Amino acid sequence: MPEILARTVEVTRRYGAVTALDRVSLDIHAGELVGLLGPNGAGKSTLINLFAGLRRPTSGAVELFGGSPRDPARRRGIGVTPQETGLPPTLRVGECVDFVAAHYPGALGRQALLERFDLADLARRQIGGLSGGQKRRLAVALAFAGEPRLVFLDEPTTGLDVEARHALWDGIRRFHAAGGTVVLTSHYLEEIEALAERVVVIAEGRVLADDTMAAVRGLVSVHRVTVSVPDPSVVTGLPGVLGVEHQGARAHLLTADADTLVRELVLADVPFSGLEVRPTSLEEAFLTVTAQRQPVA
Ligand SMILES: Nc1ncnc2c1ncn2[C@@H]1O[C@H](COP(=O)(O)OP(=O)(O)OP(=O)(O)O)[C@@H](O)[C@H]1O
Repeated sequence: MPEILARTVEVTRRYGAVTALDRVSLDIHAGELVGLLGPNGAGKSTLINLFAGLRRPTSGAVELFGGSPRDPARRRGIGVTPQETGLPPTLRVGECVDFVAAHYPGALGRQALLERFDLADLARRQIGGLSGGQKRRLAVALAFAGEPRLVFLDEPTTGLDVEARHALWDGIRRFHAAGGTVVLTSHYLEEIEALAERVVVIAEGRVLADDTMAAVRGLVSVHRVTVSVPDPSVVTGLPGVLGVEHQGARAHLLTADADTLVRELVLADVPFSGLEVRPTSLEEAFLTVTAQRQPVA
């Protein structure tokens, strides 16, 4: 097994009455590209802040490179882009890169970093004059300035257009291909699917799944069975239906077992037409599964 670069052991983090993380145990191995996936408020940012030494756990242990994440020497081995960053508006892009790089002994040169993230044309521009997307690309690039072994990116491409997002993905992939380790959170399922090999699904502070992308897909393999029915009420109450959406005469039924549901439709003599069965996107499957876990009011 490759070296463990970061780990949490039975970590709980509370903010007053809110339990943001509940007994989370996770190992991040060298060379992994891990996607943290979960709805708003799941605890993803809290987990990153614990790994980065910005917060302490209420109970349990957090390790970075085998020691405390609060140790500055260990923290020099990581790069972090938080969800929101405030960059000094009067600095030029190149100056900002130099400023961050100066904190690390083996930093990547300004030019190399800017080229890796397709920012070289902006080197002389003042940060205050950059677009939101350009600032975000710079904030993500800065996590890589110190040639870290391990990078934490909290929603790296939120607010970016498709082209900028793909440019960032390329930069992240190149770092990973050269042996770098990445932990990223994203609300874009597409992003997790495009980048991550391992997916950790978090909801309400707990790890629901921790596996390969293919296995997590299997775990949440929800299908959408769509039929046209004269009366929407005829499809309610069928066994194995996780959720129903109505769109005019079309009823979309979410189920983990499409074959059985179709048999049930026939057995119940439901007068349906236009049957369609298709796999859901990971996003739909994931939302269905996490919704099932929420306590019933
Ligand atoms: N500083 C804080 N004070 C009080 N509560 C907090 C604080 N930080 C986080 N929380 C709460 O802890 C829970 C987890 O928050 P966290 O930001 O870790 O979730 P997240 O998965 O990153 O969410 P999002 O996807 O919306 O960024 C939420 O209920 C949040 O309101």
